[in-house]
Amino acid sequence: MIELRGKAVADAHKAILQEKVAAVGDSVITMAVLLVGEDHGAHMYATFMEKTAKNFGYGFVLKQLPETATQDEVVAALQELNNDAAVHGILPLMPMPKHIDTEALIDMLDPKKDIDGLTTYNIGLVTAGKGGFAPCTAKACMAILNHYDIPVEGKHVVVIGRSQVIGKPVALMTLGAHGTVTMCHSRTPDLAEQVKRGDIVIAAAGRAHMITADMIKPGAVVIDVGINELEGKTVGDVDYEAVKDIASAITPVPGGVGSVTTTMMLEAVYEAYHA
Ligand SMILES: Nc1nc(=O)c2c([nH]1)NC[C@@H]1CN(c3ccc(C(=O)N[C@@H](CCC(=O)O)C(=O)O)cc3)C=[N+]21
Repeated sequence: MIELRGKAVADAHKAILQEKVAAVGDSVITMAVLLVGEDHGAHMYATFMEKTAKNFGYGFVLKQLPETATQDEVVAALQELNNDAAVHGILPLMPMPKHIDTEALIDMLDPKKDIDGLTTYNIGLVTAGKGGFAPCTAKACMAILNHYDIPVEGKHVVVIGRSQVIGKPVALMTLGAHGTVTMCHSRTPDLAEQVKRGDIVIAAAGRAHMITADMIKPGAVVIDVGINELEGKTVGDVDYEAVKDIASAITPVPGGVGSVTTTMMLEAVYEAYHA
């Protein structure tokens, strides 16, 4: 079993980007994170993104609002970032509190600053294969497969989860890489059977340890996108300890997809700066 560690992937990408960024100067290229409420994954991401961005020589702005923030307050915070010429990229972290209409909010995000590919405009470009910003977590999955020379062409890819930030885009990207793709979700009746057909399994449903060893075809490659809290620990959607003996390769959590996602974000911010 090969452990698909994210750090090697992140380091390879950072080495290439670092030179370009050095030519621009310290703390010029700037990203902002919009963090509303208490979600565990969102807070974790905000913390690591801040550290990663600052270490890399980027400017970083954290706009944090409490769980009780109103729609108007969140919209105002976003508008401020849209209008700030010193901010090149904006990352609104999901999920936001239930009373926030995130669809309406995202429609107000400047597509040129939409580094995580959330706007309808960028979704359209990505879906049509015409460039645009794609969600960084989906890009991270592809970067891991590329880095470890795992071909997608001719493979059966099973994606669990259909979210806009990961399930849908990673399905499109693996399809674009000539995979044969099955998308599963909470209403898939025969989940275990479907997952068992996967040469490559991408778990992005957001439920701790929902992918168990009996669902995995021996020798499959398993990409675990989940970031869940279980008994005070961060765990993935895959029961790593059981699945690792069956899979040919698997990403750990933490230390897998998440650590590459932040690097994909650095690349997107650089693109936004240059646009
Ligand atoms: N619009 C949007 N896009 C996202 O991609 C998105 C989001 N909202 N909301 C929250 C979740 C969560 N998420 C993480 C990304 C990286 C780490 C990360 O860097 N983790 C490291 C550090 C872990 C550790 O050392 O504890 C790792 O996995 O190795 C964590 C969590 C992105 N998400």
